[in-house]
Amino acid sequence: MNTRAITVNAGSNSLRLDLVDTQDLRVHESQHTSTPPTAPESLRDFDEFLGQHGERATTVAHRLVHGGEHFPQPRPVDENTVSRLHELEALAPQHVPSTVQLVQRTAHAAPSTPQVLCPDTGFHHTLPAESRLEPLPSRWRSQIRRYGFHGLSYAWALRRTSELLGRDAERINALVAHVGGGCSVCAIHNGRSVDTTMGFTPLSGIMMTRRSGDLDPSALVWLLRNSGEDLDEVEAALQRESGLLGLSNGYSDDTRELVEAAEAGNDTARTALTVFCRHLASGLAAMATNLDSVDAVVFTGEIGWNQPEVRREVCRRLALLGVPADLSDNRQDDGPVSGSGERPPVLVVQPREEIQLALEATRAL
Ligand SMILES: Nc1ncnc2c1ncn2[C@@H]1O[C@H](COP(=O)(O)OP(=O)(O)O)[C@@H](O)[C@H]1O
Ligand SMILES: CC(=O)OP(=O)(O)O
Ligand SMILES: [Mg+2]
Repeated sequence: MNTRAITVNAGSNSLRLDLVDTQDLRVHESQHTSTPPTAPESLRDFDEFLGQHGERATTVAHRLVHGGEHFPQPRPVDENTVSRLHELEALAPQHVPSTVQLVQRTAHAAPSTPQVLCPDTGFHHTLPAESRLEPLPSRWRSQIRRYGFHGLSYAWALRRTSELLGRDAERINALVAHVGGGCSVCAIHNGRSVDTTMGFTPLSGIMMTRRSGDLDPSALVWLLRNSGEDLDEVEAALQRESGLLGLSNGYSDDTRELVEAAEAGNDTARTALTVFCRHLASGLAAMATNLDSVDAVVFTGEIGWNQPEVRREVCRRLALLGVPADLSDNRQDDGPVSGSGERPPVLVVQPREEIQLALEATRAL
C-alpha cells in the first residue's frame, strides 16, 4: 500500500518539501530551498518535486501558518479554500500568500491527489479565555484575539518529550521554546497549550531573527506619524529588517554567524544575541506563571536545536526557576543537554514539522 505524503512547509525565508512515509514516519526524499517560497528558485524546486512524486502521493500536506477562524483544525482543500485563504493573507503576509500559490500549483500539477491544510494555530485551540483575550474594547475583540503559532512544532516536541520522559503526553507540564526564523514560547499543561507568546499574528511576541516581536503600540503610532515612512514601509521593516538582523545593523539574522562574530570581539553582534536571549528567557519566565510544576524545558526550532550558546544564556537567566544552565553541546539525537539527575531536565528536540504534517493530514482525510 502506498503511504507516502508530500509535506510543504512554506516558511518566511525557505521552502521545505519532504516525502514522508506515514506508517514508519521515515523521510524518503527532501528538498529544502533557502529562498522565500515563491522566489523563482523555490518554485522551480517545487514543480520538480511535485512532478516527481505528486501523482503517487497519498496527500499533499501544507503547513498553514495562520488558520484564523476558518481553519481551526486540519482540513482537506475544497472549492472554497482559496477564497477563505485570501482573507487570511493580511494576517500572515510572509506565509499565507505563499501557501495560496502552492495550493493552486499543486492542484494543477497533481489534480487527483487530495490536499490538506494543517494550521500552525491548531495546537493552541486549548488556550483558555485568559490567554486568548486582548485587553481591547469589545467592538474590536471579535476580530482581534490571540491565536498562537508554531503549533506543528510544539505538537511534535510534546510527542518527543513524552517519549523521552517515558510519561503520557496528557500528564506533561513543559515550557517549550521554538527558536527558528520565527520564535515563540509555549506553556504546556497536562499536554495542552495554555499560553504562548505569539498572539494575533506571527509578528508578535518575543523578538525573532528578522521580525521585531512586540513593540510599544505608541512606537508604531509615532513611526506612522513622524518617521516619513508609509504604512507598507513600516510593516516591511518590522517583518524583515528587525530582530537579530536589525539589532546587528544588518550584519546577520543567523545566530551561528553572530556567535562567531561576538567571540571575535564584535560588540554589536554580542548585544544582538544578548537581547535575543533576554527575550527568550523573559518569554519562558512569563509562560512559567501558567504552571505549578515543570517536567521539562524544551528547546526546538533550528536555533533551539543547534545553538548551545543561546540555550546556555537563556537557562542562565532562568536560575530563579531552578533551570540548570550547565548544559552540554549539541546532540546528534533528541534528548537532555542538562546533567543526569538535574531537574527540570533541559531537552533538545530536532524540529520535525514534516512528520507532524504528514500525521495530521493523514488523520484529516
Ligand atoms: N543557528 C541557526 N541555525 C539554523 N538557522 C538559523 C540559525 N540562526 C538563524 N537561522 C535562521 O533561521 C532560519 C531557519 O528557520 P526556519 O524556521 O526553518 O525558517 P523559516 O523562517 O523559513 O521557516 C534560516 O533561514 C536562518 O536564517
Ligand atoms: C509562525 C512563524 O513564525 O513561522 P516561521 O518560524 O516558519 O517563520
Ligand atoms: Mg519555520
